[in-house]
Amino acid sequence: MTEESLIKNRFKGFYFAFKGALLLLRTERSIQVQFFIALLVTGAGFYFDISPVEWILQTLAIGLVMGVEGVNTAVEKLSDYIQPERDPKIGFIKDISAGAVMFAAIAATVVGLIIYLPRIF
Ligand SMILES: Nc1ncnc2c1ncn2[C@@H]1O[C@H](COP(=O)(O)OP(=O)(O)OP(=O)(O)O)[C@@H](O)[C@H]1O
Repeated sequence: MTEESLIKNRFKGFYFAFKGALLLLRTERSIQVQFFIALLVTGAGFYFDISPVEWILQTLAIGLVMGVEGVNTAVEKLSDYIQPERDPKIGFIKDISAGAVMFAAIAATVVGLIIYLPRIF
């Protein structure tokens, strides 16, 4: 593969990823809710003038939750595609995929509480 087509493939990959992120934001309720919360906490970050380290942790928490939620959505779509009927194995796969989102959400909630609780109370 030439260097030029390698670079072209990189750009193509980035384009597909960007398209996928927009698709998630446009079509998935859970991602829309998380994006709204991300906007709210970003506003809170400016309002409470949080530190650079707190911005880093908050940004990582937002990326973690939305990223894992996006992968969970893909698992749900793939599950429904390969098995449209009720199937306990599919139920298990969907449940553990949702469980992964919960780990990320709990971590993000803890980060949020540590940053904002002392500023509010
Ligand atoms: N095909 C299936 N077979 C068995 N259990 C399922 C199946 N689809 C969903 N479930 C169960 O329902 C839970 C929620 O799944 P999911 O978020 O895909 O919603 P849904 O039940 O398919 O309904 P909807 O897509 O309308 O929200 C899963 O975690 C799983 O426990």
